[in-house]
Amino acid sequence: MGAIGGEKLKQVEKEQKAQTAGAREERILVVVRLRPLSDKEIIANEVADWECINDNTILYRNNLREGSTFPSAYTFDRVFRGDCLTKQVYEEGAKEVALSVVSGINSTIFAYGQTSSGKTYTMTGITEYTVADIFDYINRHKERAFVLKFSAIEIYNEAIRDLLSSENTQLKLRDDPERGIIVEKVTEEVLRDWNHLKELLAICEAQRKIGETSLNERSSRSHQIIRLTIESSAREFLGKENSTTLAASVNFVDLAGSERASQSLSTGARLKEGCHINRSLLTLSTVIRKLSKGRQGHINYRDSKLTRILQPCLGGNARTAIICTLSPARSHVEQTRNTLLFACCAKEVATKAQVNVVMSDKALVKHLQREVARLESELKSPVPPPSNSDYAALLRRKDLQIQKMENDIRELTKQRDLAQSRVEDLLSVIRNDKHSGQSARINYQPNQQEGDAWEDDYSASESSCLADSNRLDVHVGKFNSIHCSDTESGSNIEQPYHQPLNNHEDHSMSVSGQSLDETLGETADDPDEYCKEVQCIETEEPARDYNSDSRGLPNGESEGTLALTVYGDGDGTDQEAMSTSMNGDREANHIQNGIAVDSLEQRLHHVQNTTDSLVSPDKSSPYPQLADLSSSRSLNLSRSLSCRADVMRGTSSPYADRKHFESTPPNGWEKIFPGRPHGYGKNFPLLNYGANNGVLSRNNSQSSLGSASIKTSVDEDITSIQSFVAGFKKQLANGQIQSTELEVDESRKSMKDVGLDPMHDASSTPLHWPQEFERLQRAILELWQACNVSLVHRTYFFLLFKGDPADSIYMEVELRRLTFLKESFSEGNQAAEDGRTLTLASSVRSLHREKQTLSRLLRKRFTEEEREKLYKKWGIELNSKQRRLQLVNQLWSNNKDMSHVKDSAAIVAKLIRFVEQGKALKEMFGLSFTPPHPRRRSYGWKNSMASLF
Ligand SMILES: Nc1ncnc2c1ncn2[C@@H]1O[C@H](COP(=O)(O)OP(=O)(O)OP(=O)(O)O)[C@@H](O)[C@H]1O
Repeated sequence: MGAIGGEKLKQVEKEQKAQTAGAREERILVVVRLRPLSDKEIIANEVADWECINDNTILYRNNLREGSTFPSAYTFDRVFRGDCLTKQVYEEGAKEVALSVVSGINSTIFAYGQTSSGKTYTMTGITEYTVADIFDYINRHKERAFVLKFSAIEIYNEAIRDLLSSENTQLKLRDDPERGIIVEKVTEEVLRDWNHLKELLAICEAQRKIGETSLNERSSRSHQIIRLTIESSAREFLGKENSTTLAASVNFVDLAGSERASQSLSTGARLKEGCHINRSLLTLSTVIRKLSKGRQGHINYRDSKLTRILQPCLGGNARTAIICTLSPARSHVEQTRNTLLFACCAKEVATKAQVNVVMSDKALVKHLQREVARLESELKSPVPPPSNSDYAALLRRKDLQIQKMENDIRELTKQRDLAQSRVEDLLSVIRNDKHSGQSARINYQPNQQEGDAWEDDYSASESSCLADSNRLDVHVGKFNSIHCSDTESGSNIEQPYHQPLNNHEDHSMSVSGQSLDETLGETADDPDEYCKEVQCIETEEPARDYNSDSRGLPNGESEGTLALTVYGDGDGTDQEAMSTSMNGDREANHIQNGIAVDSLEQRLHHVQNTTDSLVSPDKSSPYPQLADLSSSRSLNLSRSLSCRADVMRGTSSPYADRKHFESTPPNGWEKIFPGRPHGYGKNFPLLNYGANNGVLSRNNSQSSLGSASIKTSVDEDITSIQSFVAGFKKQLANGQIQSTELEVDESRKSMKDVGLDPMHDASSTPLHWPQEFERLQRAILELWQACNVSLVHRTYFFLLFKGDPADSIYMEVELRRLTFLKESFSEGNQAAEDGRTLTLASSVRSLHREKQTLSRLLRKRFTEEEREKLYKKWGIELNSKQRRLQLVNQLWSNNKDMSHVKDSAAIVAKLIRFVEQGKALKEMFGLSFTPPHPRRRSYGWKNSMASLF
């Protein structure tokens, strides 16, 4: 280390900066020193079980160790046999680390081991050898001025004492922002020479608490820390403005030894000391253990004074060496092992030492002046600002971003409002269902004997399902929770939570593989159980990507849905709960709008169907008959359990099970139809539109809305549906569409005839078609409204499909189209395949244009008298302006009121001169399985409307 100044100083600063920045991580050096057997131990005929077999490995040699689970060999940076001198231990195990201090790097050497293992013996030597070498270094570097400061403390019974002070006052620790932990008011002696050191060490020895135990006549009862601080500066620059100082400390830590009271035979004060010693050593080993695992989590340095003081040495800015001292005696094997375990952990701990430079005030000022100059020059030649065109482009981008976000907000708000209104509808459906379910039960007159038995149980359970919507909801929740709690219940019906939704086959089979009794029997009557399971979902799956995960959830539902269902109470608060949930983040809104409401509707429908199937002793029902249930051991189980069974099984109707439908999200594959996911087609009844076209009248139709376009208003197409139909046809051609029924329900194996047209096959007629029709119709009505579908289209569809079971396919297709459309809207602008873009806004505009056209037709098709009658009926002031438009605006505006819907349809039908044209017209809404002809695209509603007007 030579004198530095001027340009050299800059260089040193640079190096120091580099050194500081590049502070290297290195592991603590761990060495082991085995002492020889003491005289006492030899007299006691102790055996030395430990042996250093080479420079790095210590071995436990005990013939009696059969069956021991402890390792017998331990490897460290260095191990020293009992006959090694302390000088060697110093030279090979501590010197390098200890002497880092002269280079401005903090260092610590400490001895750890059980009582009487030789810590003090070792550390005394290490301290002296180090200081001797430091003096030697100083003598060899006359060009630098050194200042050595000596301080010593002990931690006795968790109190810090100054070993250089005769006062017995307790010292305090303080966190210094610059220097870290410091011991306040500790005496610091400037070391003059070797003799001075010896003098000070003697004082420390005299002051240190030492006591006699059975293991050690002079047992150290405190932790001793001797600190030597070295500051050095180049003599050449002393007192000059450019002088800097290197400052670092080396700590010599002689820990008190861990001891067993039984072995050290401590009592009274010794016992108390032993407790303090052990406790602080335990904290030290805990800190070391945690640090050895990579500093994750909280490190409890503050749990003891020892670890607080040693904190920089254990994981901070210091180089550290630990000398673990061991007794070879067999009687100490346990303590020796503990020490070795500590040593094993310690060797995994890394520190990050760096050079500590202290600048003189003048040097600091100069350094800062240079820094200011550098910054000023940077300011004078700033980085050129972006050009105006760059700014303009940036602004444009930002504007677009803002615009897009505003659109998103609007869309989401609309969706939320829509979803809320649908929730209201659903709640009213629940209430209606309650009434209808109850009245159905009253009408049911089963066989008296069986019926009585069943009736009793059923009566009780029915109330739990129908009259108590809480209960109803809870059961739906149970269904969901099953999917995450399978391992606990051990039931084979459960599907993994991430079961792909499209795999209906698996799902259905696993359910149907279980008897209804079992299915019912699994459901406990304890609502808390459900709550627990629900919480399981909520806590285990807190943050899912709903866009993708909604597909992965059972039943295509989200946690949001689940929460709504479980915690709602079926009356006004249901809605409140849902609304609350809906007012969550945008993602949640998306889920609720896009999925949750549909899912809820679906669940309600399932429950309703189950209710119906149980109430009506329908022979064709795939579910066990009520009479069968009466003999079941689950006879007393509630009907709500059946609801669950139903939910799990699917429904009797191929159309009723919207779970299947929803499990294939409508957005995505309709646009780019890669082929139907496995199981998708199982929602459909058996179809054979291939070679046997002749079987189906509609197959021959050349006029197909499906092949042409979907109309959302008079003059808007959604040609994406072509993809849907194309995909559908492709599946049909590939024979992939098969019956879900076959897989869901054993009782319907008669439907194995793949290719049987459902319209001509009694077995495939939905079991509860009237109810199913009503449900589909309601759903379609709502979707028409939501998608601003043309009033003419609504009228045609409504008048053509009045509930004939053969209409089911058209209903289903319409529902799918609309669902797809709604999804498309909810995702913002959707480019149709022919390049046209349809948005919610454009559909509103088109609907507006259609209404104006219809209002003009009002004058043509209705006499003045008829119109006045209509105005009166529809509450329009006779002297008000734009009465016709007012009337048209009211048409199809209330999809909840069927008489309103019928009246609207009748008026529009008259306006457009709707003529019943038999099935041919129906084809317009159905499926054309001939390849779509490009020109046929023009055969949309626009043309057909034109011809009709
Ligand atoms: N390597 C060694 N060679 C010879 N004797 C040793 C060695 N190590 C320790 N001793 C002797 O063993 C006895 C106990 O040593 P020492 O006091 O250093 O143990 P200790 O670990 O500091 O004990 P405590 O924790 O109780 O203070 C002393 O008499 C010491 O001289």
